[in-house]
Amino acid sequence: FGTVMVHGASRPILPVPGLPQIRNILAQIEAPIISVLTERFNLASDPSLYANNGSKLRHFISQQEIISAATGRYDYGKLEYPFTLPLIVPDKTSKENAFPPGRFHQDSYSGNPSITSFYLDTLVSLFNRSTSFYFHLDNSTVDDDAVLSLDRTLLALLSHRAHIGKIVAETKYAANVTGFTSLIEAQDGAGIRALVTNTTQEAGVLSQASAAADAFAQAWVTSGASVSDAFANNLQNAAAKLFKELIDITTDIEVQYLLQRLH
Ligand SMILES: O=C(O)C(=O)C[C@]1(C(=O)O)C=C[C@@H](O)C=C1
Repeated sequence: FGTVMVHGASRPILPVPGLPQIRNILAQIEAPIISVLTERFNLASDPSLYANNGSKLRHFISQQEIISAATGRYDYGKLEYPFTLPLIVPDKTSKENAFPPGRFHQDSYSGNPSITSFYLDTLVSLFNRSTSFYFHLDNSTVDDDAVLSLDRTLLALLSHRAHIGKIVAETKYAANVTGFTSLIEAQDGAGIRALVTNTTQEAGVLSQASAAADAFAQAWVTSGASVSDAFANNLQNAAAKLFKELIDITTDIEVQYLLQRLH
């Protein structure tokens, strides 16, 4: 494994897993995402939280991210990237610091702006409960802190999932160095996108997300949660939109990673 110095700090040499293993990792994060989505779905929220391009949500996230950064959450190789803090410095290939195929190479791209836009523009409008599972003696149904905490948790999970695209990209590059190198040298993003796309795999991801949404909805209903008749369908619809977008953003992250792979 070993380490190398980058900008005065030492960075570990991190090999990436093979594609079947990474796909297992991606599969394992689906249930947690649908689980938080289900929980968030069943909270009442005040639309003004998301006004002004989500400024309240961003402020809420930025406070936690300072604490998270201090405990190493966004360190090199964690595949977790902050929404509100500066990004990690990208790697540079050199003679002394070679990045052979199969070794993780940090790039400068973050999918978080796309994830935030999708969240604010699409997902939030699908969350429209008027009641909440929190009970307040003053009869208030809204709990901004509880809502924003779930938003933040969900966004961090979505971001982590999408940024695993960086190691998907590395493992695909290692498996086809010649094919990718010419596309990278030509900075052919469309060609790279075509080469990383696997529609059979996408269909499997979407069907697993659908099964998870169904299972969580049924679990809430049979365990006695107070939910509307439309809940299961609405959750299903949101999960389908979410995972379609997530695959798109993951693919963007793969493409951007590869465009910078030889930097
Ligand atoms: O599993 C892959 O091959 C990936 O590139 C990941 C992923 C996904 O986001 O799940 C993204 C693009 C591919 O078209 C298929 C699936």
